Amino acid sequence: MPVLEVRTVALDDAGELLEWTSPDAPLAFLRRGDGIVGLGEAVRVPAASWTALADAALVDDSVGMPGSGLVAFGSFPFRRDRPQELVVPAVVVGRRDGRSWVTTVGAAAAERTPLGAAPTAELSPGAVTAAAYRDAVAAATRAIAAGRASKVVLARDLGGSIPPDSDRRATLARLAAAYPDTWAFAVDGMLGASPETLVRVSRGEVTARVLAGTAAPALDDAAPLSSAKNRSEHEFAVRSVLETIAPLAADVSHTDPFILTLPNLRHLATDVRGALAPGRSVLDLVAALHPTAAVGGTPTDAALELIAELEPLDRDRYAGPVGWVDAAGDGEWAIALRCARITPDGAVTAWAGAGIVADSDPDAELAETGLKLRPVIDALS
Ligand SMILES: C=C(O[C@@H]1C=C(C(=O)O)C=C[C@H]1O)C(=O)O
Repeated sequence: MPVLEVRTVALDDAGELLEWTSPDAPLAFLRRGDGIVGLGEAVRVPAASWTALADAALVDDSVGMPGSGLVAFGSFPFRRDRPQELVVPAVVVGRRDGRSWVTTVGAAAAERTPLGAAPTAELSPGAVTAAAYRDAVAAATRAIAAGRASKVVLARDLGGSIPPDSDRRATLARLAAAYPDTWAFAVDGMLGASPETLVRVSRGEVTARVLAGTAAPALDDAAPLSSAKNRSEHEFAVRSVLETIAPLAADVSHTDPFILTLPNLRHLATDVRGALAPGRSVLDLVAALHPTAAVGGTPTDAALELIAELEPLDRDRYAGPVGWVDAAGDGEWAIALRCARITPDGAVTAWAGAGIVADSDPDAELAETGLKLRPVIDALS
């Protein structure tokens, strides 16, 4: 395990944080323009080695904010049998509550470059066409009727390409501007604007936001969201989160479901909070919670089996956890949704899924995934 020498100092206002990360391989986790961005790579480790790396590090942090000191970013695969890696950037620049800072590892130096032009791409159906998606939804409702699961989340994909030297930060900036109430993230080529917090830990306080149940935007009509289908979908998701965090947190409480309105659609949402159990970290919660019913289904194992059967695509890191962790085990993690993977050669893959229950309608679910693909399509047009 390398011994990292990490130093955080205060910075006058950092300005546009994305200028402090790189155009071709941005690292960012932002909300309303605040958060952290990273430049370069000091070290990359398996997630399981994080505590050992953090315990060995020499950290001089005169700022003491969430996201200052030693941090690592991660974008984990949807599939739990694939490796989970954390990247410690050589430089991190952050801002929160009006305070900015810069963290350097070893002799690295911060560098700022203005954002370039946003690339455009025409996206077209990938491994799962519209017709194939409808068929898969119908097959899922039959499997549910046969008692194999209560809910399964099925996704489809779009593909395209951008010039390899495009400024990916500009794409992320467009996503963040259009969806200000989301987590704007970029890690290892995955970038998006996720409305869904998987879990956050800040000085021992755990918070999570469960989303499930979706309707198109409407001026003032809450009716579709309170349908029996949406409510049961939402209940599955909330119950699975509460059961999962029970062994890892005390004093767990939750709000009543409320409506979260985004520019492209509305979701039923429930906020959960609790106190982290001693000796645990945000990574323990991430490991326990993923995949939630919101992206897998219920019961989890049966739903994952159905996904493997009915969804002929590789989710890669779509619907996986994305976020950051610090040396104390605090951190912020979202679910990688409303996102795309952009590879170094400019290949773009975007995914979106929907929760299928007994009475799901294939056309409606196809339309719902269309709404969920909108953020990425618009950011690239
Ligand atoms: C699976 C996605 O979204 C998830 C599924 C939802 C649903 O089925 O209603 C709602 C929000 C997310 O939890 C996606 O955006 O791809």
